[in-house]
Amino acid sequence: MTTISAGPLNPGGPVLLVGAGKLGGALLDGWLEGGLDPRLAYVLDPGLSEPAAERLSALGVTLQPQAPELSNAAAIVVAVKPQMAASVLPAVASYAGPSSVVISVMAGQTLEVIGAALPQGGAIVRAMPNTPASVGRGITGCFAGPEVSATQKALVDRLLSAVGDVIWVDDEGLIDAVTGVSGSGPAYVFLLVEALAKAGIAAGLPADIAETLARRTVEGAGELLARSPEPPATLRRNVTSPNGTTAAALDVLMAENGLEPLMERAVAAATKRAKELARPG
Ligand SMILES: NC(=O)C1=CN([C@@H]2O[C@H](COP(=O)(O)OP(=O)(O)OC[C@H]3O[C@@H](n4cnc5c(N)ncnc54)[C@H](OP(=O)(O)O)[C@@H]3O)[C@@H](O)[C@H]2O)C=CC1
Ligand SMILES: O=C(O)[C@@H]1CCC=N1
Repeated sequence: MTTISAGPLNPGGPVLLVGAGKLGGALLDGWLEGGLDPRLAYVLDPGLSEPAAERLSALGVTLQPQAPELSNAAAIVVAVKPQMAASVLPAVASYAGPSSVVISVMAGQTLEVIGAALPQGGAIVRAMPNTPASVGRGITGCFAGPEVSATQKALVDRLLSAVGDVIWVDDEGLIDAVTGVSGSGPAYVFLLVEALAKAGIAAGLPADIAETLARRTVEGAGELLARSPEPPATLRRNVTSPNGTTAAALDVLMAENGLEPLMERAVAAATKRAKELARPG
């Protein structure tokens, strides 16, 4: 496993994003924010909203390119729903040339399935980013297929490092667990904010105050975690006075049936679902 910090973005050729929805859009925003030359950015998404299309066109991004216009993309990022893979991948192939690398961010879709749907097979990376990529704070787990060259791997690394950190794993099966932890993980954190706010309301706070307190607490704790060299357990202990209020709450959250087994079940459910998505139908 290697961790590489974010750095300047130079893809060295055109980048085609197929599917500019929530995750694809987050990646594209992150790349443009991170200095990607918009003239190197291409978006294929027939469902793009008019405001989104206008914004991207104004920035200089090419929308709905035709294959002759773009026939040897340096990287093709496939960010459609996993269920769309079979119908989208054959079309994706027409934008690929001998040096193209296909980066699939689709949950569950295996290299075997993706490779079989690409007429020419070829260099494929499975990547699992998350939506904080849109603000340059993503974390992406990647697995490179056997046909990915060192140059292509470096390109994928540059592209994804532009929107956060990148971790390479050497076992494709681990990408499903990465999905369960960090791909889906931001949703767990946002749910925590919602739950904390609701608990504040139940404790008597007005809704707006409870929501602000919960949101700022998670933002602040995240920033502290980001800036501090201490492990999270130490940061937790720093809040916890002996026999104080935090200890009382943690007795509940750290009970035998508390957060830990709940989170384990949640991540296991996501990981299992990723494996199910690999199967057609
Ligand atoms: N959301 C997340 O946090 C994460 C998502 N992923 C993965 O990213 C992928 C996309 O997820 P998400 O962004 O949430 O989904 P979205 O539905 O938001 O995005 C998919 C986009 O693809 C478009 N699309 C549909 N058909 C085509 C086509 N034939 N050609 C090009 N584009 C098309 C959709 O348009 P329309 O809406 O009109 O159908 C939509 O804009 C999934 O495979 C998911 O597993 C991975 C990590 C995190
Ligand atoms: O919910 C999903 O299936 C996708 C994959 C990870 C985050 N969103």
